[in-house]
This record gives sequence, structure tokens and C-alpha cells, in this order.
Amino acid sequence: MSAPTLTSVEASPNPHAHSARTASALSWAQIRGAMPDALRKLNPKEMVASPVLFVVEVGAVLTTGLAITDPSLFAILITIWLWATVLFATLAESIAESRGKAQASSLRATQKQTTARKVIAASGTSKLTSGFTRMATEDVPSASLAVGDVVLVSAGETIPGDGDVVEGAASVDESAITGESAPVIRESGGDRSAVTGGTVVLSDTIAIRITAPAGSTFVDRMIALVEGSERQRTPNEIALNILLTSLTIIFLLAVVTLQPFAIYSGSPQSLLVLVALLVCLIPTTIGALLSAIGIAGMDRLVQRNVLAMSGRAVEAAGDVDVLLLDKTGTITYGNRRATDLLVATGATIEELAGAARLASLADETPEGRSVLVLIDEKFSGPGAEPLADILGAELVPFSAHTRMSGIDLAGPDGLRIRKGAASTVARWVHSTGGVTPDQIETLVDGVSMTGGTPLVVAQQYGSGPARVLGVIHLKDVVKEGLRERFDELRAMGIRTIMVTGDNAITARAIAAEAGVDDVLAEATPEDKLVLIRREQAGGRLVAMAGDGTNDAPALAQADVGVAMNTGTSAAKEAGNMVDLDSDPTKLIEIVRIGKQLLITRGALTTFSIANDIAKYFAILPAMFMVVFPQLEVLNIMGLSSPESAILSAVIFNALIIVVLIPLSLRGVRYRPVAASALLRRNLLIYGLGGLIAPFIGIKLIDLLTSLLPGIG
Ligand SMILES: Nc1ncnc2c1ncn2[C@@H]1O[C@H](COP(=O)(O)OP(=O)(O)OP(=O)(O)O)[C@@H](O)[C@H]1O
Ligand SMILES: [K+]
Ligand SMILES: [Mg+2]
Repeated sequence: MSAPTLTSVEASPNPHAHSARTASALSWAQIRGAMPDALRKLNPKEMVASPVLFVVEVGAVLTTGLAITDPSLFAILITIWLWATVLFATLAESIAESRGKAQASSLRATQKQTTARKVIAASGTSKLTSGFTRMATEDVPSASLAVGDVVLVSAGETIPGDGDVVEGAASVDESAITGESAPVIRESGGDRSAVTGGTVVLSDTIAIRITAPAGSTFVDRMIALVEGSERQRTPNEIALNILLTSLTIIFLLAVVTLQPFAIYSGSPQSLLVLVALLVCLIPTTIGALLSAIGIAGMDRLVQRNVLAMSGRAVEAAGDVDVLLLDKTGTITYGNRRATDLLVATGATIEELAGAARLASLADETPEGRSVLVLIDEKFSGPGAEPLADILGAELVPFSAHTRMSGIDLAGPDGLRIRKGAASTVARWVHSTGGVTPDQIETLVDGVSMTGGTPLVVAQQYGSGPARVLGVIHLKDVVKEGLRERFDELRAMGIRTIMVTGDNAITARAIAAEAGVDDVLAEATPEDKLVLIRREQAGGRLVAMAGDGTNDAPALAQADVGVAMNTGTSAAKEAGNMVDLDSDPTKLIEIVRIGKQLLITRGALTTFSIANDIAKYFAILPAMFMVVFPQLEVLNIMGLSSPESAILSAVIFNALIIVVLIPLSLRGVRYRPVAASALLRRNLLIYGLGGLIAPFIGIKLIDLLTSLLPGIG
């Protein structure tokens, strides 16, 4: 199936081959495409949101009236260019939004109606004896599915809605959402259970519990995001807007008070000239480009397959100091599987295999299921108990908080079995009056030193002391190429800390292999949260990358919470970004884009304000030259007439917006140098450039306008 992908709008199917396109200048097609929307945005009701431009629009309405009641070429030209100024501003925003609109329509294509096979709960069936996949189903339209419904999806079928896999495992083609053609594994119980509506099951049958009502699914959120329909201004943008509004008010007062002075000096200025002067002085350039800069930043993230749910998170990313990463599923592929059983002295392999099997029969995690697979393949023997024996048993499900799972069998001898993290099981054994032999520590450390996760297995009969039977070796693989990327993060001044529920030795082995700076081992979900709060209290901005339900509180607390797309719905809901490629080092790009956004906005603000100051000196001497011939010395630009000077300034003021649209969409180039050096460089380029540009630009335009009758 040739599913539309997020990146298919791009020239290249490679999600990372974006730069060539974004760097190019504006095309006519782009401008034409964005024009209807730009004209619609001229509606004053929308314009009020940007006070600077609203003032320009009011000015344009005023001069339109003047041009009609007292027509002159000067009045008509000023009016045309004032309208052009507002239109260029709305055009900048519309062009910034246009790419997202195209992506949104290709995403909508994944939302086609399908028929879902909904499970009809049969009474008296327990999940243990009869799985969902064996229950009766009825066909319903996918749009009618409600949260909590369970549906069955088999190979070749489209997943009808967002949900978590509650039974089975399947390979899923998520290319419609991620653009990545390699199938991914989705399975119940673990941190890889979330599925997205519109993706396709390639093999096997899975039962999915629907978690999002139709209309507010992940794809709906993506559409809203790329379309910018839910875009909210960030605190930084609001602050800048307040500054721009204040400047506008100051210049408004300055221009109004200029008139009595002008009258007194015998050269009263027309309303037309005062409006033109005001528009030239207020910060129209940055006012026009501000929202395009923000939209383009979000868009750059989408091009890299990162969905940022808030602009605030993108900005925070630009200043991140610390990055916390979950181990399993974030640093490793998260495909943790049992590979070996290590028997304690005094126990037999049959005893260990039997206990490990019993303790895993009802363990819904992928790790638990992998224990059963291992035992079936390599260790099956007389110790294996029939399934019926565990009927009536009490299950102890795994939780990241307890770091242990197991089973309490009914019956006269009351067998209790536990498996889990070494320290937790040791505590449990101790609480029953048992002891953990030293030899276990050697086995546990042996597994840990290779980066594996050891699960200690122990059992207790009746109220006697528990006995440790041995260790299960869980293996996982570290994702490739992390070391170089973490080195790069270090060069950017970002400290990486791996946080994991695993023991310290395993954590250190994996940390050394992946190249992170620091580790926090044996961490409960609360510990992760506390670590983030502590870093934040120290004034640092924290990013967190995680995939599990147990990472959700931390993802929510972090300033930048990046959920892996392979993770659970809870993690994706809690974070403020989702990485569709599930690459924790994507943070490098996120940080770069955040910094670039901040730098671009700063640079263009500097340019805009410097520009306005320069225009002041360009126009004022020309305006008062007639009354004060001494001002001629200030008229260094030798502009041909007051009218020509003012018209040229207004035209320049409008054109500079168009000239800067490509830069505000592409972003100022970011290089990883010290912030102070960057600031100095930008002040020099954009501050000085902003001061000089108007003199050259206005002079050139003046040479043309002076040729017009009645103006030169
Ligand atoms: N099915 C299971 N039964 C018993 N114990 C388990 C099971 N799965 C994991 N454990 C133990 O619990 C610990 C913590 O679980 P988990 O790995 O989910 O936590 P985490 O904080 O998300 O860490 P990670 O960074 O490894 O994802 C594991 O290191 C392991 O010792
Ligand atoms: K201006
Ligand atoms: Mg985890």
C-alpha cells in the first residue's frame, strides 16, 4: 500500500532530506497558493492579535479615505503601499502555514472509515482461560468505537483507532504516520504496546483496547499541529509582542506630538504624511514575521519526524542543560528477552525452570512471556505444571514500582514464587526469614556486567523461609550510533543522565556502552520525578526521553518531554513532543531547532528596530527641509523631495518584509559556539545591517520615485 507519509510532501522520501527545499527562496507558486489565505487574514478581527500590524491597517484605511476625498498620485501610492505592508505580513504567515496544510491533507487520507471487529464480552469468561482473540466479535464502523472497546485486528487489516495492545504481538506498518517503511513490533504488556489508528497490521492477530475517542486521536492531534490550528503563542512571543506594542504606542505619541511643533514652525504636516511616518517608525518588520518564525520552527521539527505539542517546549529545548534518558526502549531497543537460566547451588535446573515458568504464566510483560518461550525451547521437563494448577492462584503482577512479579498458589502447601530485581527479591526472602546466598550475588553481577538484566527467582512453601533458586538472564541491545551523538550533546553543553529501574552494575555497563555522562540506577518512577525537580530547582532546564508508562510522570514534569513513538499511549500523552523515529538522540536536532528559533527571532527583532531608527533619520530631515534649510546637512542621502523621501521609506518598509520572509522561514544559521560570541556576531550583522540597509534601500527607491510626476 502506498500510504501517504508525513514526508511525502517533500521532494525526497527521506525524512531527513529537507534542507535543500527549505533553504530556497520564495517561489511564485508558493505565493499564489498562500494568497487567498493571506487576504482572508486581513480581516481586522484577526489583525488585532498583532497590534503593530493593526495600526498599519487602520492607517491604510485612513489614507484610503484621504486618497478618495482628495486624490493625488502621492496619496494613492502611499495607500497602495500601506495595504501592501499588511498583506506582506499576512502572506508571510500564510506561506509558513502552507506546508503544514499540505501535510495535514495527506494525514487525513489515513483517517478513512474502516470496519472494526469489536469483541462482545461473553459472561463467565476469564482472561486467563479464554483470551480476547477467542471471543465472539461483531463488525462495527470504526467511527463508532468508544474508549474501552476491545477490537481484533489481523494481518492485512488497518487498525481502526488509537489504543494499547492487550493481547498478542504483531508486526505493524506505521509508515503512514512515520514515513519509515520497516515494520515495528507491537505487543501487549510492555512499553511497546501503543498502536495508532490508520496503521496496518502485517502479521498475526492482536487485541487492542481503544484509548482515544474518534476525533481526538493521535492523527487528529498531528493534523491540528501541522495545520497550526491550535497554535498558541509562547510566553516569549507574548513578551516580545508586548514590547512591540509599547514601541508602537511610544511612536504614536511621538508622531501625534510632532504636529503642534510642526504647526508652530510653520510647516504643518498632512495626515497622510503623519500616517506614513508612523508606519515607518513602528516595528513592522518583526511584527510581520514573528508568527512565521514560530510556525517555521515547529515545521522544521515535523520535517525531522518530531511532533512538538507546544511551541513553548521548542523554545525550552533551545536552552536545555540536562537530558535524562530511560534505559530500556530508549537507549536500548527495548526488546528485553530471557536468554539463560543460572541455577543456584542446592537447587536443580528443573526446580528453577518450574518456578520461573509458574511465576511467568500470568506475567503479561514481554519479559515474562520471553521466560516462557525460553523454558519451552530449552528447559522444558517434568517440572512443567499444567495450566489448570494455577486456577485460583493469586497473581502478583509486575510493576516498575515494586520491580517484582510472581504468583501465590492456592492449595495445602501454599507455594509462593517471586522473580524480580535482585535487591527487591533479597528483601522479600529476608522478610520470610530466608537468606540470599553469596553465590547469587556472583551470578547477578556476572549478568549485570555484560549489560544484561538479572531477575532473581525465589520460592516459599507455607510460612517457611524462602529459598533462592537462581537467576534469569534478560538481554537487550543498545541502539546504534548513540556514543557519537552523546559526544555531540556534550559539546553543546548538555549533560546526559540515564535513569533506569535496573541495578547499578547493569546500568553502568549500558551507560559505558552508550556513552552517557551519568547514571541513576534502581530508580522508581518517583525517583525519576525527584531527580527532575532537583535539577529544575537548581535553575536548569531538563529534557527527558522515555517510552514507558512509568516514565509518564517524569515526561510531564520535564521542560521538554520527548516520548518515543514505540512507547505507551500514557508516555505519548504525558510528554510535549513525540519522536516518530524513537531516536533519543533526536534531542540534538530538537535543541538546534530551538536555538535557531530563538536566534532567528532575536536577530530579526534587532534588525527591525535598527531599521526603524535609521528610517527616522532618513525621513525627518526631508520632511522639514523646506522650513529649516539648515537640515540640508542632515539630508546626507540627498533625497529628491519630502514626498519622494516619505514614499521611498514606506515602499522600503514594505519590501523589507518580503525580502526577509525566506530567512524567517529557513532560520538564521546556527553554529554551536558560545552564546556570547553568537550574540556579538548577530548584533554586528543584524544591528549594523539594520542601520545601513534603509539608507541604501531608500536612496535607490528614491531615484525611481523621483521620476514620477508631482513627487520628485
Ligand atoms: N516481568 C518482570 N517481572 C519481574 N521483575 C521485572 C520484570 N520486568 C522487569 N523487572 C525488574 O524491574 C526492574 C525495573 O523495571 P523497568 O525496566 O520496567 O523499569 P524502568 O525504570 O523503566 O527502567 P528501564 O530504564 O530499564 O526501562 C527491571 O530492571 C527488572 O529488574
Ligand atoms: K517600520
Ligand atoms: Mg522503561
